[in-house]
Amino acid sequence: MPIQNIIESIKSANTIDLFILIFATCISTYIFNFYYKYYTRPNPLPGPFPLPYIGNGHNYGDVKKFYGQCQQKYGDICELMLDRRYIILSRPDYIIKLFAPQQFFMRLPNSPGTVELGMCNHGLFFNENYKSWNYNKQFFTEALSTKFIDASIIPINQIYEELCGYWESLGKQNASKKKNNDNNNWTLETDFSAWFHGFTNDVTSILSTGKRTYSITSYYNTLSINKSEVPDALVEDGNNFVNALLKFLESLLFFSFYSPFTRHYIPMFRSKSNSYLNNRDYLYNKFDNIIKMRRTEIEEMPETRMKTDMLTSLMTAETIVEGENFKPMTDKEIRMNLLDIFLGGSDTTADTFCFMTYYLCKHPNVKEKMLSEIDSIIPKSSGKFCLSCNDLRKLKYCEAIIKETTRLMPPLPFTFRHTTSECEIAGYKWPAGTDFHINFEGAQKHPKCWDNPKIFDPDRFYNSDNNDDRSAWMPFGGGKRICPGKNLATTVLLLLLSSVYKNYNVELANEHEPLKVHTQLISNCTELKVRISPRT
Ligand code: HEM
Repeated sequence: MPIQNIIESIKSANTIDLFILIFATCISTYIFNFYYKYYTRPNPLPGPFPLPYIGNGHNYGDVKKFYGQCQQKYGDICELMLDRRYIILSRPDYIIKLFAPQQFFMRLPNSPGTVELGMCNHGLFFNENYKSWNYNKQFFTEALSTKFIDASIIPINQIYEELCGYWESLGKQNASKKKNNDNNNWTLETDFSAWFHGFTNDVTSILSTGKRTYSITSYYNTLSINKSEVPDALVEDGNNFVNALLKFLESLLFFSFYSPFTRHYIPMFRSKSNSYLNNRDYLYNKFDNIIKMRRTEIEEMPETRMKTDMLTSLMTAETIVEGENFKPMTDKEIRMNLLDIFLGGSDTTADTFCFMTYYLCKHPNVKEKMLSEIDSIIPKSSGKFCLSCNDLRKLKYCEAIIKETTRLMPPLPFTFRHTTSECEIAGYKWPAGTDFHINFEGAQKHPKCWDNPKIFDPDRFYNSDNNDDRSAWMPFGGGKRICPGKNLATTVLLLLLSSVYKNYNVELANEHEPLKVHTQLISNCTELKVRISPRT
């Protein structure tokens, strides 16, 4: 009898054999179970074949490229296995349903990793508790009001003025090296990616906390023979803070991807995990100190309440939440909202500016048209650093350039939605608990919605007489969870576009080099070498 034979051989096996047998049985049961679930899943869709334990983790790599390949190979709806099953949507009409204003609140259920980082159910981005999210959203909306954006133009202009000073200083150092006596006729070859990531760090920091990170100063100091007058200690402090933010962003991926067991018990992963946790503590501590100092300032000098940074607004806003009495925001909530602003607002804006620069240099006709708009609305005779929001709102062609750039190169290439009740999407019925990946780039280049979808053509957002379906433009997401920083980001980008191009000639240092982009959570322009000179 075969079963009797098996029992006999188990009885006579030694401990090691028994251990191997139990181990092999567990593995085979896991694999059997994995593929049983895979082959009996509801609405089976095409997608890369998953492996037990890692799913399609080995295929994932550069997210933007991966989505593009999936869409090309498997179509506008396909599936992917990571820690669980995800449905990838790349067609606007499938996605728009998930952006319905009253539905689909949840982005991603909390994971043990994001809980351990202290992100879950605080602030906005990782907040999946509707009541708590709604409370924060009201403060956030108040802090980012039109009045705030209008006032923020002054500090943004000031940082831009400082940036111009650094360029001029470096350009003149170059000119004197080349023994060029006409100091105003300088040219500078430099990396826009480094400058504008620094610029948006500084802008985000001053608008959110009222303090500088001195990122552009720090970059200037690495390039120049003469150092800036800002004390080294301040520059270093700002640098440490920005590096901690970058490391925190990296840790979000690490903590989402690896299981608690791997992070806590496998030595190599444990030391990395501990280093990320120390970094988290350093960063949270930094934010907490900034918040404490501001509270003291407000108590001791009530006129500080008039400050226009978001931190002060978050502290002093009087928000009534869904019929409840006013509850001021706790320091922890304020900290997580500030963190959201830094993580969501800085790199996305810098990368968009770099992508715009690349497209403008590649399309001189678009650049010409843009310059004639800028020169007609902001005459050359007007000062360099005095643009107002009223000026910026008139720049309709510049706005179309921003839209077209974020259509072709959305800086956040994807978002998620998690369903909490049964629904119908893309012609299939889905049970509650289904996870969708929304592939912005796929939707924004879909031939069903755009004529010549791969061509950079801002006129599609400027002229109304075309067949493009603008509802398929969604780089800021949609529905309840739409990006709350959309207007601020657009204002900063308009200011940069008009100020930089009004005052400088900008061309690519190497015309034949492709755009350098790496995508993990954000599509990051890793380097953009340009040549700039004053525009006469
Ligand atoms: C070009 C610049 C930006 C782009 C392309 C962008 C894009 C996005 C996208 C795609 C989402 C997800 C939306 C969804 O799931 O439907 C998002 C969410 C978010 N963004 Fe932005 N963003 C930008 C700038 C900013 C700025 C300047 C801030 C802050 C001042 C900001 C703060 C946030 C926050 C807090 C969320 C989470 C909202 C929530 O979960 O309710 N973003 N952004």
